[in-house]
Amino acid sequence: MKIARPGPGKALDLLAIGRLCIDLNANEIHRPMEETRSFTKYVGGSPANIAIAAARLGLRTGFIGRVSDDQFGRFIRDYLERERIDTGSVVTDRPGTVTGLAFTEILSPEQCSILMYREGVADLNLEPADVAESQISSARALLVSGTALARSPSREAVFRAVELARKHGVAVMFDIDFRPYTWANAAEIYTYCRLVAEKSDVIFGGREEFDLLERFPGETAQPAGGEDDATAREWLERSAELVVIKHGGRGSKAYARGGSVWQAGIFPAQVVKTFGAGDSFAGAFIYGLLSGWDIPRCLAYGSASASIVVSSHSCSDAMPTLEQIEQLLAKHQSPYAPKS
Ligand SMILES: Nc1ncnc2c1ncn2[C@@H]1O[C@H](COP(=O)(O)OP(=O)(O)OP(=O)(O)O)[C@@H](O)[C@H]1O
Ligand SMILES: O=C(O)C[C@@H](O)[C@H](O)C(=O)CO
Repeated sequence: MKIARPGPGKALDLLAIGRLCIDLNANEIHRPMEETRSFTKYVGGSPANIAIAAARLGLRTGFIGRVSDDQFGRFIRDYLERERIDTGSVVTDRPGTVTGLAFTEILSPEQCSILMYREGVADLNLEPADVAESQISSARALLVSGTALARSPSREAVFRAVELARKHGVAVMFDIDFRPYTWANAAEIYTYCRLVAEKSDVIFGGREEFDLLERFPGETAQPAGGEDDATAREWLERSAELVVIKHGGRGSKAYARGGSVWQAGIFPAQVVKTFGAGDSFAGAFIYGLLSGWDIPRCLAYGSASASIVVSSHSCSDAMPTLEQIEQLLAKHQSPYAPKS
């Protein structure tokens, strides 16, 4: 598989592009936001979380994005640097723009919601000129977040990054990462996410996210019929080598070009909140892929990583080390636990 190629001479394993934000997670859990008095601040934004997960597992990781010229922007940059993530392509935006905020409400382990403040955010000001060809070509894989396609100029910057990745044989990994905030309408989601999905080597999404890419708004008939096998066929017929469909607490499925299909369950957790599951899953899954592992092992590590993060208060801070994932695999007597 092209994605698992070692890439001699490459300085980075994974380069992520998209939003760098702040999560403000409610401290008083099991209470509505209206009654929440205090929050803990963490670095957030789905691609940031995935990059942090990957770096913590040992991938050489970099980021292309824009942060606000204020305390929040500096907090994010410092955090990435402490995680040894290359911030050479993290640009400080012009003064006056802000960092996106995600306030999380944890009503119960099953009922979580996110209130996003996304007006005037620095991350969507990413410009094509911020995307350096030399940096893209230095990576083995480019991770694209779908939300970065919501507005210009970030949209054009992502298309430029994807174009350069394809030119240099860098694997394009697309996380649909649908967030309703910031998109103008469903036709734009359909149009721009499809354009990237059809150029991607690996696509990650939930069932509802794939549905957004497969049915033009207003159309009743859906080519893929909202069904996983048909979704996989739709994208594997294009550039994708691998399609990963996440089903929350019901696990996940991976489809490879050539017809192989794998299904994975979850590792039961004492769930604090459900958000962050997808990012931790993707970070560990990508780690496995870039380590040349088989897909069932990537799924097991992704699921174990997600189980750890849903049992924690944060997303980024809780991204596990390899040792933590392997301890969990051993506890559950997973066949993928390392032999002692
Ligand atoms: N309650 C849970 N307990 C254990 N593992 C879980 C749970 N929920 C999700 N997972 C694991 O995380 C993976 C991804 O979850 P999910 O489908 O919710 O992703 P997502 O919608 O992208 O998440 P996010 O809320 O971060 O956007 C699942 O396939 C599963 O392996
Ligand atoms: O993706 C975001 O902008 C918010 C995340 O950081 C948040 O923690 C989450 O929802 C992870 O899935």
